[in-house]
Amino acid sequence: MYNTNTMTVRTPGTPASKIDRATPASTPGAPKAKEEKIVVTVRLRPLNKREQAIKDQVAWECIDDQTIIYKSTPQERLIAPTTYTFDKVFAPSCLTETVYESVKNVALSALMGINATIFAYGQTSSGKTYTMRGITEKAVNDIYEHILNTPERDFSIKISGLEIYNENVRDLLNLDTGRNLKLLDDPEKGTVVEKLVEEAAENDKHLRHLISICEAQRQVGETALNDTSSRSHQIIRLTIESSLRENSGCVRSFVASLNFVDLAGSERASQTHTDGARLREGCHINLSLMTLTTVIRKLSVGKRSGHIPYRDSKLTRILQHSLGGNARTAIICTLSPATSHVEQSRNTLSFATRAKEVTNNAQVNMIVSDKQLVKHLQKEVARLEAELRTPDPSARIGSEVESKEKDLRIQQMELEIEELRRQRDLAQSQVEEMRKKMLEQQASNPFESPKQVKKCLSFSVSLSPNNEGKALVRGDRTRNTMGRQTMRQSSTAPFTLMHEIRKLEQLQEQLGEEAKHALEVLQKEVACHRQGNQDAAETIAKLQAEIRDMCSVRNASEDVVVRDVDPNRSVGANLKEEITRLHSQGSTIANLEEQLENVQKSIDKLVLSLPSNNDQSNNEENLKSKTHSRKKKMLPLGSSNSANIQNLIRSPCTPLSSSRKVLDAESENKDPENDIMSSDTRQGSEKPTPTKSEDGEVSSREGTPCYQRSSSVNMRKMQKMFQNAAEENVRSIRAYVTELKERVAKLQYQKQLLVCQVLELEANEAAGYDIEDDENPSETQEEAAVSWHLTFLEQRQQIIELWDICQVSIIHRTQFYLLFKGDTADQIYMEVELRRLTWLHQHFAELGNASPAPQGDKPPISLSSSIRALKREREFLAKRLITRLSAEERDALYIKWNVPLEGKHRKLQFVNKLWTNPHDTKHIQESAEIVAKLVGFCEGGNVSKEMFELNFALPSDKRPWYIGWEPISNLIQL
Ligand SMILES: Nc1ncnc2c1ncn2[C@@H]1O[C@H](COP(=O)(O)OP(=O)(O)OP(=O)(O)O)[C@@H](O)[C@H]1O
Repeated sequence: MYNTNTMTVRTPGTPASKIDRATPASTPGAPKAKEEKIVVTVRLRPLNKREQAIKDQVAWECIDDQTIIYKSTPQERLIAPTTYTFDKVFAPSCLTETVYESVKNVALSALMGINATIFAYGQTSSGKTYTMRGITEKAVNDIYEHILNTPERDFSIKISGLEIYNENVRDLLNLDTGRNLKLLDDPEKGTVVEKLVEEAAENDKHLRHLISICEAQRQVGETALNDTSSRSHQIIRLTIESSLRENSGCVRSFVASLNFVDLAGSERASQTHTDGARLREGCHINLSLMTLTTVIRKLSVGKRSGHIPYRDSKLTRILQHSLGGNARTAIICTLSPATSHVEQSRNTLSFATRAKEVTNNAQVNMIVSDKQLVKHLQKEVARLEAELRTPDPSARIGSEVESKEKDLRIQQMELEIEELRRQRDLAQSQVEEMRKKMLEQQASNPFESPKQVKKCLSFSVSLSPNNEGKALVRGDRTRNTMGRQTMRQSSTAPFTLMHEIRKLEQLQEQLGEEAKHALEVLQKEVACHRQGNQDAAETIAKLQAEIRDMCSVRNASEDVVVRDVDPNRSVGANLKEEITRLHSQGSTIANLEEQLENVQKSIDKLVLSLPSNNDQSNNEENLKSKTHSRKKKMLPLGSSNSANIQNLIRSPCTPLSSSRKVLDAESENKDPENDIMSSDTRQGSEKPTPTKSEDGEVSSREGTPCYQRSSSVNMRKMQKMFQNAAEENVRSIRAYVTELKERVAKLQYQKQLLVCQVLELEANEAAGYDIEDDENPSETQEEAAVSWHLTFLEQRQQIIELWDICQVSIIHRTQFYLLFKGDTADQIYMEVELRRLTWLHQHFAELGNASPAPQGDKPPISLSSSIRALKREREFLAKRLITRLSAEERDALYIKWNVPLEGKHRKLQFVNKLWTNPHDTKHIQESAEIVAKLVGFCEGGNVSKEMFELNFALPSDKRPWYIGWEPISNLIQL
């Protein structure tokens, strides 16, 4: 059976990336590169109808299976060679199947991790496409047959297809955007075709279908010699990866690419009677082929040949590995037998003769997981040490050089082991630190033990303290088992859950109260603006209607009876009831959310329609920033926000309260004579409310301090101040409503999370898992702290790996990574992130190759959309390198990250290296620090943990690099 784990993905890039990201091929146990000549065969086709029609003669004959001769006249024999020998030659009667047998070994070596390329070269209409189609078909058959006969390995096959047409690289699997793809130079991967789509093949049928798409998309035109002449060079690339199945205890993988290359005709333009478009094509075709010929010629001369001009054409750049590099290569040269094409056939044979001399250095591309590598190195060190301690007398005969090499290797290994030890010690000290912290916390808050928190929120594997070593390395095997693992085991206690549900309900209740209060204040505020313009009046009327609606929602929700948990009833009965009740209330929170949304829109409109709004733009900016900074100080999920309400909602229409700060700020540096309001403001808070009269004048009751001074003030200025203050009130309410909305959204989400846990609990109960038994009285709080820290480390590793698999935004990864460092309070966020990513991973796997349907006006989520978004994000970050880092800083980074200082696209090359190795802790830490610097994110700075969660859940968030994320409420689908 072939691999069923393969999810259908579309990823850009070339297969080299896979190798480069893993341990290089020079890993222990990997076979060395093997020198091997290119396999060159020649195929003679039968005379075609055209040739027969003009009574053309057969000029060539295959005299044995390696020799082809030209049936020449004695004179001709003097001027040109007439006999050519190759690895194989095929007479016109030979079937493609026979031709395939000669290149089969090359093709199938891709299954063993060796890159392979099969070319067809020859003049137009000589049978290149005819031959390559058959070869590809047969290779696909054999590949899948091999997979079937090799059950001990997991295989995955991906395909990409491109054509080089008029020196433009076009993606044959994505003609929409892949029309002129760029070639990038990657210092490690070589030439990379940017944005080339790669699709995973589900099975042989699917692979054939994808190949047929490539062929259908290829440029074809009519020439004098061929009605359906291929006008481009086509490369179909299969990337074959395989690894031994897990239970075999060895985690080595092979990865290799297999290229099927159907070149465009090698004829001269005059021969095909081309002009216009065909002539232009011919020029480009010949440019690429000329470079190919030069490259082959130079390579055939061997090492003396000096510079090899791979870069002179796109074809040779892309196929560089296959020409004298790390690949096995076979070339099938196709010939027309006709006398009229002798010259072209000779050219082809001369190319073939050169190609015979080219030597490649193919090697097995093996990936060994870091874990395995460490084990291997440790064994090797132990072996070498033992060898040194008890030297074998025969070994002494070995040269000194050999023993020096050994010493060097031992030193190297010791260094690596030292580094591993250091990392382990670091992790241990972190655990220790965490344990201490937890003990301190428990001392100060004995009611909230870490164990309680864990019981309440964690649904992943609970680790016993002596599992430490295991937990640290467990990340490796998590990809496939993660979903099952997290859902299977639960340590959630039912009563704690119900308690949590109650707490949420209280919070909901409280939010409702606050919303109601805010609306009352808003209602009064709105009343003060009645004398505004017509638009404002309409908005106000609408707003009031919405407020009434909201109040009725609130009243309805108040009708819900919240009963206490009955300790005498069974856990299952209680929980079932809880779920039913939560479901029945489901719409209440959603309604509240929706209503708040409407109110906010109306407030926005109201603010816009205020008469002085236009000339207030600067002021508005100030107010915005003030509102924002005030909002930041508030805790959106605090247990009670009554203090915030007081801060935000002042007495309606009272400049003395709400705009105090604004006015204070405005009055700074002002003439004290005109500074009445500031002096009033400072005097007390219980001032009478001034009102606006018909003519816009502001009046106040006689006898109040305000009135007594009014004669000496500039009334216009005062009126303006009142108006500003009123507007500020509305803005404050708007900010508050925004905050309420966020809190309601969070509440909604927390409720969903709890419901999930309750359901999970039920499932466990149904499966006969005794939840209460899970309570282990002997487990100390200290153990719980250590256990959480280990869980955290494991979860974080899982998250990092899933980020990588799901191609999640690296800005998101950075923020998350830097914010959540293992605090007990981080549990919910870790949990949420893991759930989202597990969902996303499953979603991508289920989606497979199908195009996701758009959901409303939201962009559909798919792996390819995430990849595209991530690409845009990397481009964005690359631009930021200029603005955020000095030239010296950039150069230092390029050097550190092995980006050539002189290379093109250095910035993008560098950014493309960030967050690419989920298994390297140092790499992750450094990537996060760099991205944080580029986006201006600092810990404890402009992103709080609470907002973090919401940022990714808001449906209105259209920032491109967040495509691929869905509101959590949609993900959980409750
Ligand atoms: N060995 C063969 N036996 C029978 N027919 C063949 C053979 N080789 C090629 N043909 C036929 O010759 C015609 C031209 O072949 P094909 O299109 O493969 O040529 P080509 O070299 O790819 O040409 P171009 O470079 O113009 O694309 C086709 O109709 C094909 O079916």
